[in-house]
Amino acid sequence: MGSPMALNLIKAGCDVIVWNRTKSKCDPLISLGAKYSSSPEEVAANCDVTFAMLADPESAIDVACGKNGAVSGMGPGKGYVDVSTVDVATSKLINEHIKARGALFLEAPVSGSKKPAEDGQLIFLTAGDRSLYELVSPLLDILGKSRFYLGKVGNGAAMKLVVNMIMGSMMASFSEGILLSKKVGLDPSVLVEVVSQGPISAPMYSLKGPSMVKSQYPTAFPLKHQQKDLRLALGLAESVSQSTPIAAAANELYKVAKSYGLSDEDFSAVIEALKAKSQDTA
Ligand SMILES: NC(=O)C1=CN([C@@H]2O[C@H](COP(=O)(O)OP(=O)(O)OC[C@H]3O[C@@H](n4cnc5c(N)ncnc54)[C@H](OP(=O)(O)O)[C@@H]3O)[C@@H](O)[C@H]2O)C=CC1
Ligand SMILES: O=CCCC(=O)O
Repeated sequence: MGSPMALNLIKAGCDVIVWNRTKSKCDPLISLGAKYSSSPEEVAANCDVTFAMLADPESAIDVACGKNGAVSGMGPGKGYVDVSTVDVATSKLINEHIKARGALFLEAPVSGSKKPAEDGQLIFLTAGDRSLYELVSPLLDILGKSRFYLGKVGNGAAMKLVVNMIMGSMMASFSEGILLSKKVGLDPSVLVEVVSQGPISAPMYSLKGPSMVKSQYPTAFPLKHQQKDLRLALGLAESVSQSTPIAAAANELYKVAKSYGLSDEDFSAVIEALKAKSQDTA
């Protein structure tokens, strides 16, 4: 997600400096005009605004607050925009570290996957310093099609987790439907078509359904990240004593899929966990 977003900033004429743990992934961006810095600290020291796109809470905290992390390069007049999907506590922690340096913080997780990232069609769910939100809005408009400002730090993370909790459950349910239709002698491709024309139609079903029927899962949103988001959403629900039994059941299914080695496949590969379960009980 970070690469296509950086690429769109380069294409728009922004002066972009990049860092990634695996440096080779920066090479295509460098060849297109990005400069490279050897640590997150150096990026932050050399930039007015630093964007971070990391896998999970642990890596987001490490890259921001760890040794040679971005926080060490921050100071008054600078801003840190974390677009990773993390939990509320992680976002608040990073905010505190950034604030302690006299800089501004905005959480801005995104809805939309690889293709929307490439096409500059992401949806930003932002919260934190309003002045930083206003400052980076022209950049968010290069990267996305819409942006929401949701108030205090944590609200962006929470909104993103609620959205992805719904998405993970929807995909699990869709998977059950595809397999049930096939088992009772229906053509699952026709099911996908029927769903696409009715009240439960969703772009996700139309996009992923045809390849799921063919047992193909080209990765847009890695399954391991969907399971991470369900895990974090369940934590969010527990923090306010909200019952989420459907999401809890879906989370178990994604955990099974991970145990089958499907972590780096698209999250639609969760259907494979159900196939395996049917064989277990046959
Ligand atoms: N893919 C999607 O459709 C979407 C993803 N998201 C969210 O965006 C984030 C990134 O997703 P995506 O790009 O798909 O994920 P990837 O797994 O492709 O990329 C993860 C990035 O995090 C880095 N990283 C992981 N662990 C560490 C660590 N310990 N220290 C430093 N860097 C680390 C990786 O570096 P390296 O290259 O060295 O491994 C890589 O740059 C996630 O939070 C995800 O939930 C949000 C919306 C859509
Ligand atoms: O977090 C990933 C979301 C993927 C999507 O919105 O299609």
